[in-house]
Amino acid sequence: MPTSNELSLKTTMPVGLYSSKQLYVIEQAWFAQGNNSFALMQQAAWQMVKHIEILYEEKCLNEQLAKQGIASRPVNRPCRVSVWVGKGNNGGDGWLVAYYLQQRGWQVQVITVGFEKQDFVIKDNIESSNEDNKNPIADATKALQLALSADCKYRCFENIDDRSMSALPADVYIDAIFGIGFNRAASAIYQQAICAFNEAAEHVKALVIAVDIPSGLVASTGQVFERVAIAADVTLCLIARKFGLHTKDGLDYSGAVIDIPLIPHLANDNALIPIATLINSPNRLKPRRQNSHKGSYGHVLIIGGNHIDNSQGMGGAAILSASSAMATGSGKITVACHKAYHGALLTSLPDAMSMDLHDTQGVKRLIKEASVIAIGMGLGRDEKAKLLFTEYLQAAVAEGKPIIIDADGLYHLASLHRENHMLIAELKTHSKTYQVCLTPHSGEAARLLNKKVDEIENDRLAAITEGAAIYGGDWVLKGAGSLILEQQSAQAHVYVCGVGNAGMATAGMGDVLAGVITGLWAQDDLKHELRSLHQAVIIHGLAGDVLVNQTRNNDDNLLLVGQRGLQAQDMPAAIRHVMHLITDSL
Ligand SMILES: NC(=O)C1=CN([C@@H]2O[C@H](COP(=O)(O)OP(=O)(O)OC[C@H]3O[C@@H](n4cnc5c(N)ncnc54)[C@H](OP(=O)(O)O)[C@@H]3O)[C@@H](O)[C@H]2O)[C@@H](O)CC1
Ligand SMILES: [K+]
Repeated sequence: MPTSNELSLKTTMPVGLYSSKQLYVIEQAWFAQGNNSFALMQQAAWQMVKHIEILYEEKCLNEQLAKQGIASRPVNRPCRVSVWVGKGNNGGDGWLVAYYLQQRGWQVQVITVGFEKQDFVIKDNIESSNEDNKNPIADATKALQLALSADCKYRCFENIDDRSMSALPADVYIDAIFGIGFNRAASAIYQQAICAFNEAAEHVKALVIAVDIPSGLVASTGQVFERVAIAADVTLCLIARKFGLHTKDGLDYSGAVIDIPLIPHLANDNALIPIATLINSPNRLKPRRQNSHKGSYGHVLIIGGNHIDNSQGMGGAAILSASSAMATGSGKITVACHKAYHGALLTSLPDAMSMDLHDTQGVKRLIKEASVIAIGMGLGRDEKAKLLFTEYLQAAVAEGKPIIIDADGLYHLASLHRENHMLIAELKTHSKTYQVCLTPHSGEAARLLNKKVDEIENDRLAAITEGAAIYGGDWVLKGAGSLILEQQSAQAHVYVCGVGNAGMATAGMGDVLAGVITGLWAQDDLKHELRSLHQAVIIHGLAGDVLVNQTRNNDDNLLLVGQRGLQAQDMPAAIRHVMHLITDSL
């Protein structure tokens, strides 16, 4: 039985995410079994039509409710739809959606992009348009023919003089310009079409539904070129969930995603193992044993918070990590930071012990004692800091400790890699036996991989995979739809974090995440899965969501904050709250 606590956190099943290449493999495997490709397109379109009708009705009911305080079925409103189609099979889906909606009484207007006059010549025999099996868009051509034969009204985008919104009034806008075949920056006319679509739909406050994936978004990477992509309210995702819907730009353009699986997957085919798994829910925790003490929950050592001579101070980074580690429930904590911050540390976290960062003997003694070591938050980037990093990392490796490397630690690690320092190989070997985690954002990942930030951002999955191959260990590549790579029984598995919000894009949030990871890892009363890296990232994301969403009870008298103004220092209280929500009651 779920407890009342369980009920207040929405739980969802993990979802496998696929690349375009895999999608084509799935489709082809289906056709190779003798299944008809046009029939699949018809199924896709018909199921989408059912969703479109329900989504439109829901939208109308919600509007009624907001205006009149009451909503009643059936909704008596005109159903006008503007379907924008490209030349590929995504456009084919669009033609069929238009065809079926028209059959169901909708007022339909198709806007074509990239078509030529001869494409609209009606053929006597629709089947003949599918004669050439090698034509990859034979189904799209057939769909177009079907729609034309049913007298679906269409206009060519290229011929519309007044592309302003009033020229295209509709209640629902359907985007079927590009699907999973979109793989490079759109040419000018397509860019204009996508922008006109967005403007028009926004102007008339239409419901925007993307077929399979918003046009302009790359299915395998989540990349959008020059911010030109359809901004969908809902994406009707065909066959299998695309990786790009959930990371990088995908989150800004996809809206709500509804799956239309259509065909069974052949699970035993290696090509069809998802490239990543979307996760939204943490694993639940058991209550602590009564017969336990602080030593039962680990000793965290945070090494960071330096004060560079005559320069910036970064004590806050280590303090934020420490507070967050403590908030996850670790037993005790020591912060090795610059002496200048000991007072501040004890004021904000009296539970912590402090150690002078520059007392190398003292810190090394602590490394021996601690159960987990996190290093790098606010450590500084000068030569002295680099020496400290190298010495402490070496000690942690020699002592066989779980290690989290963050922020300035990653900066030094990249330098050591460039120098071919033997510590890199030692760390990699160490990571095969002990937990090691690197937590870069794309700037830090770029330095670690000696690449440009754009190269990292344009293919985040490739970047995290390459990083783990070079340095070893588990990785978090932070950013919208953070990626988590875990080495599981000699195989890497990638997760995409489906929680968290843009309010978390502020200074100190990374220090908080490093603290959550460290704090969880220290608690070895928890089974591996319950203190895994992906569990830590989910807890961190949920804590951010708790602060900006109204997930607390009204009588909770804690102040909610919005995305603008959310601060890292708000997080430890929210982390404690999430830990409480995910722990079963006694
Ligand atoms: N097969 C089936 O039965 C089923 C298919 N399904 C549907 O098919 C969709 C995939 O169809 P698809 O492979 O035809 O790709 P799609 O994205 O429609 O268009 C590719 C076209 O765009 C062009 N193009 C690409 N990038 C461009 C750019 N930047 N700027 C300009 N042009 C660009 C590209 O040109 P090319 O790269 O060849 O030069 C090509 O002409 C899938 O998402 C799903 O909706 C479902 O109905 C299930 C059944
Ligand atoms: K689309």
